[in-house]
Amino acid sequence: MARKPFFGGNWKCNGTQESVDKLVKILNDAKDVDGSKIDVVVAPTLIHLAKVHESLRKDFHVSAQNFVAESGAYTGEVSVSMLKDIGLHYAIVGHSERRSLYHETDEVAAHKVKVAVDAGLTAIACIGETLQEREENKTNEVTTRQLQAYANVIKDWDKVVIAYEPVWAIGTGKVATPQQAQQVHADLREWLRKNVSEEVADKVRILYGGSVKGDNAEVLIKEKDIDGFLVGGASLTADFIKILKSGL
Ligand SMILES: O=C(CO)COP(=O)(O)O
Repeated sequence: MARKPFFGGNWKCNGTQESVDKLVKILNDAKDVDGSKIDVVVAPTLIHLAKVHESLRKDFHVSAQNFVAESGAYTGEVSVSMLKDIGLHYAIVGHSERRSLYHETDEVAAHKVKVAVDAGLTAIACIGETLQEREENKTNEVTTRQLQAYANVIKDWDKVVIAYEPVWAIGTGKVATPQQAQQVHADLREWLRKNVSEEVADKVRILYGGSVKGDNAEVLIKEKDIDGFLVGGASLTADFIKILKSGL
């Protein structure tokens, strides 16, 4: 089954009004990238979300980086209904930085996926092992445990994209080799085949994330089970356009 390539740009906690305007212009000017052929979704900070949503070309989309389940007495947070209210369709969930810095467990991440999907958003659900876990040969154990937590609550897999982001490759310049990434993606798809369904295993997009750049995107995306990328640092620059072109 042909899966539509998916490219996420996770801007993390970066940007000024000026740099964000420049970045949107770079995306809007990339006329040779056709958003009907690939899914392009960028995730600005909370403070830039509405502005980017308004100014970004309409064949590209905007995602939140985080949210809480309901509006109310949650100082400093934004709720899923607020994301819906401004017209967003995507949210990143379970990123390793949220897990390590804000102590989000598998269960917290899974609950957020459920909240996002129930609200009609598409969740970009992240998983990935640390360097120590990889060195202890626990990659499969850890990633399938994280995937199981999501699978426990997901009813509509059309509203989920999985992002495999090995923690040791995030922001380190140490990209997984195409073989390393493909192996994990194939194992995840096999897990979905056995534990969810053939159909879901065939259709769910599994993205790779971790030091993806214009120079390595083309070889990575040739791998059979790599359906796109979740990009951090390079999504803040024009290099992101080169990454997008690897999917065309
Ligand atoms: O964490 C990432 C995307 O969510 C990847 O970040 P880098 O592309 O900067 O390694």
